[in-house]
Amino acid sequence: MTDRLPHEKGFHVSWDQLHRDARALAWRLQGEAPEDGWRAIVAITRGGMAPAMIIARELDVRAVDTISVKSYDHQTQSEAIILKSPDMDLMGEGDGVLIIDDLVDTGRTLELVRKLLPAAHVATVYAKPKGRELVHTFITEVSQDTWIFFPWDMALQYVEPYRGA
Ligand SMILES: O=P(O)(O)OC[C@H]1O[C@H](OP(=O)(O)OP(=O)(O)O)[C@H](O)[C@@H]1O
Ligand SMILES: Nc1nc2[nH]cnc2c(=O)[nH]1
Ligand SMILES: [Mg+2]
Repeated sequence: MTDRLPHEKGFHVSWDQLHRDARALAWRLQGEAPEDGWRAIVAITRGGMAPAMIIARELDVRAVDTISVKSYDHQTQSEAIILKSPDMDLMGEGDGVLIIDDLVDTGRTLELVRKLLPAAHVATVYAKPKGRELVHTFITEVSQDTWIFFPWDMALQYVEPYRGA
């Protein structure tokens, strides 16, 4: 968490917005697809699963697998390890495969995933500058000091009116 704070700004994404943005990403990815279409999707758990489902539906991809990456903090250096790999017999080097995540921040997660599937096409819905170069296709960029809040981490809450009682 050390490199995740402080974040001056918050970017709050509703389910509706996420659906629109994931669909916009699917539309772009359709334009970038190989002739026979994308043959499989690898979602990076857990945040990549919701956008991956929407993209799989739009692009009619039925082969959907997951990769689980966990970041560990050793003092100041954070190291990522793969907890669960996709079916490598199916994925090969990643030709015709889409890797989907909700966002790229430092790029540490994607660096590791790209080593495993070097020929895959990497797409995220949101991107921050530090990790942007690791993504082939994304929809919206936010600044590095912005924290993105996803709908699965939020709940509706009462808010006091500006002019108090
Ligand atoms: O570019 P990075 O600095 O590596 O950060 C980006 C990753 O961090 C978040 O996942 P997290 O590891 O928090 O797990 P989650 O998807 O299960 O929430 C996010 O969903 C990305 O996968
Ligand atoms: N929800 C969320 N998770 C992250 N992981 C790395 N950066 C972010 C972020 O901005 N938002
Ligand atoms: Mg994640």
